[in-house]
Amino acid sequence: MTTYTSPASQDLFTAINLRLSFMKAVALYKATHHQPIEDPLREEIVLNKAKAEAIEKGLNPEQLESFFKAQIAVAKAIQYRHRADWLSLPSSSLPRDLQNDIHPTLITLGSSITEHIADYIRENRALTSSDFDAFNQTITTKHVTDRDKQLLFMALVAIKNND
Ligand SMILES: C=C(O[C@@H]1C=C(C(=O)O)C=C[C@H]1O)C(=O)O
Repeated sequence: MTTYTSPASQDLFTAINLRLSFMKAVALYKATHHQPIEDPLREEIVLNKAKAEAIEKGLNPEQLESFFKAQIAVAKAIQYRHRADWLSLPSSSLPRDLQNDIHPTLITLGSSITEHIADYIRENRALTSSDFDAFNQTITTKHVTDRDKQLLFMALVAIKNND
C-alpha cells in the first residue's frame, strides 16, 4: 500500500537511508585494513557534532543524541553482517578511503539529517506511528532488519517540538 508522506519527512527518510547505504563501504575499508568495526572515538565526534547542531537548530540535544546513537548501532550491525558475508565470499570491490572520502560525506549527511528533523519538527511537532509505512518503504539498504528499523523509528518519534 502506498501511503501519503509529506515531502519533509520523505527527504528525512531518504537522507537516513543514504547514510546507512555508506556502511558497506565503511565495512570494506575496515575489513581490508584489518580494523575493528567499532570506533568509539569516532562515535564521540559524531555525537558531539549532532548535539552541537541540535542546539543550533532548536532541537533537544539529548533526544537528537539518542537518535544518532540508534543510527550508529544500526550502522555497526550492517557492517558486521557484510563482514560475515565476506567470510564465505570475499568482496572484489576496491575500498574507498575512510578518513578522506567517507567520513566527510557521513558528517555532511549527519548535518543534513539534523536539518531535515528540525524542519519537520518545526512544522509538525513530531513524527507519529502513521509515518512508519513510508519510513519502512524508504529504508531499503541491505542488511537493515525490521528490528533495526523499529529502533530507528522509535528514536525519531521521541524527538519532539517542546516550544
Ligand atoms: C561508520 C563507522 O562505523 C561505526 C559507526 C559510526 C557512525 O555511524 O557514525 C561511527 C564509528 C563506528 O563505531 C565509522 O567508523 O566511521
